[in-house]
Amino acid sequence: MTPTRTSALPPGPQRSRLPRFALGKAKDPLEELVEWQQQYGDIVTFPTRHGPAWLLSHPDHVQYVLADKASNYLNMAGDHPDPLLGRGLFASKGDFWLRQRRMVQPAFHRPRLARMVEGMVRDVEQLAERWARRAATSEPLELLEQMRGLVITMLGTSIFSEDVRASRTSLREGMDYLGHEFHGTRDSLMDAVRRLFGRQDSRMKRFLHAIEQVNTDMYRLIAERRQSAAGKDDIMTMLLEARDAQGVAMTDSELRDELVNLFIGGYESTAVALTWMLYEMTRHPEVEQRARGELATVLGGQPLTAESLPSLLYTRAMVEETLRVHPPAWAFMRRALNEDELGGYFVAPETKMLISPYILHRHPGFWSEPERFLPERFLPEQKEGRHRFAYLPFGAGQRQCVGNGYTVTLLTVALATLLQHCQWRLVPGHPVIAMAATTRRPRNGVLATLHAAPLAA
Ligand code: HEM
Repeated sequence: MTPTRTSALPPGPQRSRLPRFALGKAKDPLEELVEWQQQYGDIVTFPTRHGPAWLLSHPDHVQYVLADKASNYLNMAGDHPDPLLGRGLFASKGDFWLRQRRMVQPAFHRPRLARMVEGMVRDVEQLAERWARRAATSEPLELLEQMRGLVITMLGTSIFSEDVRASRTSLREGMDYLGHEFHGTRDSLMDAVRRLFGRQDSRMKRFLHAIEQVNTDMYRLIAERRQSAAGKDDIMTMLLEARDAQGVAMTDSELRDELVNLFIGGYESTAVALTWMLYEMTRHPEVEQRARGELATVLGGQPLTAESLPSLLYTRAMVEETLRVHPPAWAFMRRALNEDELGGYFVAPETKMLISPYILHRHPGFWSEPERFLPERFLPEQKEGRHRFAYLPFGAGQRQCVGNGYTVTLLTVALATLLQHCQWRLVPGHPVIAMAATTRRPRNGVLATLHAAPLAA
């Protein structure tokens, strides 16, 4: 497109609460974004601390920025190493990013995911056993905390073949702080880290301490594995064996960075997705019944395997619908490198583009009854013909989530296995209120009671 300077800025509000997102202070400000989209249309300008930004809500515009003209719309990775993310995938760019991406990506290829299923099932079964014991007491538990525990265990199994939750206390404590207590949006996380760096307050000290905790165990895990990789078939082995185009392997610090990026990218967002999924399941008995029916037919009471997984179409649809209604990564940013034109408006260099899966997933032009929770819309026949950029829980284009397929596998395994072993019900009177910080999650968690669950016939 040839830029035209004649068009005015897109319409939008004079004030916004958006900068406060970065500090996690806003309650559920995403409703404000929905209102903007309804009031001003598919491109909305809004003020931020760093100048005007645009909220893009039309899948065509999102496709343009993330894919068709991606070379002009960069993610927010900076020029200096980030104290938390180092030069890992989130924080790097250009040739170095491409080198790293090519080395990390094969660890998540489909045949490798299939080999991870058994370990995933085992981890969820262990939780289900603990839950079964708890069911007898009828004492409520908090699901988000439970899911955080489950996800760190599952990530540990897939990456290191080890339950790091139990064996590496320092890594777990550091990740707990960095994953969910330290607030920022996915892209302003890096900004927040930089702003914090250099300040001498207790928040900064706690932050640096958490990084140290994570580093200690990460470097220990790398050293142990370099000494003996005997028989391990996990992501760590893949990363150690990966070579770039020149045949060069990753250094310890590059490995540390990628491992931290995988944990930061995967820990909180996956735990949040699982929590919303369990929450929605309790609110829709008809969905639960249908999922249980599918599990009984496909698995017949046997544990899930890599072979049976593809047949769980409805369970997977339930996962995808949860990620539509509750995308944990509720927004990510791009910035324009050179001037351009988008939707008939002139794009000045440095304009920020906010892409919000939360908004896209509710666009009335692309989703019927967007507020209803309907897993059926993700059954194969109903998916056909949908705009590819109307559904983006994992982003799209070059920088799409590297853990995309892994996460959908993990969520499907977790849901199916938990359903096979138990039932959970919300504690009446405990309000479930969403807040948007690093992820969009239930502010005070979700309280539930557990019950032993016979599978539906
Ligand atoms: C429900 C869970 C998850 C969600 C919603 C999610 C979402 C996203 C999104 C939207 C992006 C792209 C951001 C952008 O374009 O600016 C991304 C990137 C990334 N994700 Fe995930 N993710 C999830 C799970 C995971 C897991 C389990 C891992 C690792 C095991 C992971 C690792 C990463 C990494 C390393 C990147 C950066 C990729 C790059 O820039 O090359 N994510 N994720």
